[in-house]
Amino acid sequence: MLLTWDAAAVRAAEEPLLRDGAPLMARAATGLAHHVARLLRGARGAVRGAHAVLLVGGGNNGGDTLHAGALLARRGVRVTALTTVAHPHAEGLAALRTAGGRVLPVPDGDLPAPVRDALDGADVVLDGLLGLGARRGGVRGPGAGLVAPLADLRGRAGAGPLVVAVDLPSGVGVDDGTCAGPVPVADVTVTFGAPQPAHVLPPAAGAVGDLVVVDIGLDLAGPPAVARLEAADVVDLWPVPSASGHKYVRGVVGVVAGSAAYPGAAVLATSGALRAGVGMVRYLGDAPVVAAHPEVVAGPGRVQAWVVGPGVGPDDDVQRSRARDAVARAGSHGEPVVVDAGALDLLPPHVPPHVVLTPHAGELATLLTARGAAVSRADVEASPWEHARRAHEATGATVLLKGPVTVVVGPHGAAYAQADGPPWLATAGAGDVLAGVLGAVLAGRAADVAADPTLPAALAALAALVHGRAAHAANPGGPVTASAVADAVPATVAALLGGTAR
Ligand SMILES: NC(=O)C1=CN([C@@H]2O[C@H](COP(=O)(O)OP(=O)(O)OC[C@H]3O[C@@H](n4cnc5c(N)ncnc54)[C@H](OP(=O)(O)O)[C@@H]3O)[C@@H](O)[C@H]2O)[C@@H](O)CC1
Ligand SMILES: Nc1ncnc2c1ncn2[C@@H]1O[C@H](COP(=O)(O)OP(=O)(O)O)[C@@H](O)[C@H]1O
Ligand SMILES: [K+]
Repeated sequence: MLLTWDAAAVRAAEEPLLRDGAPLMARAATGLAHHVARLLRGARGAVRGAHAVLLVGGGNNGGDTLHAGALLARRGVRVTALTTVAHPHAEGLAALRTAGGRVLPVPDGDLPAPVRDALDGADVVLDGLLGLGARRGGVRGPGAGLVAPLADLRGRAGAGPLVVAVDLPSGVGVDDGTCAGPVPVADVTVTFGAPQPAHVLPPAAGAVGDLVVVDIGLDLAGPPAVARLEAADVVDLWPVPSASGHKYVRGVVGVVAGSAAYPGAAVLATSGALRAGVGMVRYLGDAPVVAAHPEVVAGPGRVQAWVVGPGVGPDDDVQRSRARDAVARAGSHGEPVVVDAGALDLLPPHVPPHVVLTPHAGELATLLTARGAAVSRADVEASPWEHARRAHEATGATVLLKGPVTVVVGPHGAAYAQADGPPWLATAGAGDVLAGVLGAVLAGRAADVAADPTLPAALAALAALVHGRAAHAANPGGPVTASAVADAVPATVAALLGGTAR
């Protein structure tokens, strides 16, 4: 599991070390220079003779970058620092000059020809404009004028420089992953001490590239902020049947989905649940689910978890009433419920955290707006984390917000950001499959969910991980249908479990 800590926690961990005189900046710069050298060797076969351009802001982030530049210059790299403030980090600047680096000030407005030429000829660009100290509002001042030219250079297919973000892509909201203005997009981010929320949260995570963590000796105390489940975590969370388990022990999922207008959603949601390995699926509705999946049992009965809402239309009073009953049972009987799509407007004012909402950005905006906050889809996309948290706080539910990075928020600080699927996964019906997979894991672990209010969030992240990886497996590098994603779930789970059985 990848854990992140917020800016305050990282600063608090640095503080006692700095008081004792630990050379944190030297450690950071050494690690940074090491990774940049490795990248240069990989890209051009040698470190010596490469051209590195440093984008230097006014704080310690610029200081790390200048010191790393000095170390690279000593290894034969031609280094040009583009300084965007009158007084960049003094020691770093002196070190770079002593090592033979060149310094070019960047004025406000149009970039002078030497600055343009330096960028044009760079093998690697180190983005050291802003790190932990970035305040909301995006990069301001002369540094802002470097972001667009850098994006143009990266756009040159195969010919642009490598971009390495120092600690963080400059200007991102460290704790919430927002990008208030244009942000330099990195191929690799080298961070120091511990990852931070912006490294995993959208939209900032899209500018991070590969993440490298340099150990500078920080001892992070206190709870982490946002987590990201990795493949190795699946074995601890997935409901693997015991040798003696029968189908009711494994869990029964009740599905309320589909309508005359959207019968396919019911087929896809049940596919997701069946392929994830549930004991049984009971289906309530009129869609041709049993014809598609003869193993489904039609009609009511006991269930361990519900999936309600996929393909349920606004005028379908029968399905809506069933969905409402299932949500009510979550309160009275404790059965977990996945509330998706057409059931999201049926929530009572407050629900327990084993009610898991699975909106996309538009649905989350509608949900929050119905509760008195005027929120648009664009607002949610600009700050998915903040809005998922607001939805959790407003409803009490665990919230899984779908998107390129899927964000999950539950009680007691439970928080995940999963980026497992390819963009091909953004296809009609994919969300229905996810709802089914999530229903299956909630049913399989219903007893544990009753004992741990944070577990639904972990299981929601688990379902997103498996769903995303199934999309890769369904057709590596190419288009997928929602049905194909569902079909790839069993083999994806088997691979992630590594053939283990309990
Ligand atoms: N502590 C340590 O020893 C260690 C710290 N480490 C490193 O230090 C970094 C944190 O350094 P930091 O605290 O100096 O902040 P940093 O990110 O450089 O930015 C501050 C500068 O930016 C400016 N500024 C702010 N917002 C702005 C905006 N929107 N647009 C434009 N400018 C803006 C602000 O100016 P102001 O606006 O306040 O006048 C100020 O000049 C951290 O990320 C890591 O790299 C590592 O070496 C490990 C050891
Ligand atoms: N750019 C993207 N990259 C990866 N996954 C994406 C991207 N955009 C959307 N997704 C995923 O695709 C799925 C789409 O679900 P949803 O919008 O509910 O579709 P539907 O309602 O048609 O089933 C979600 O799992 C979402 O996380
Ligand atoms: K940076």
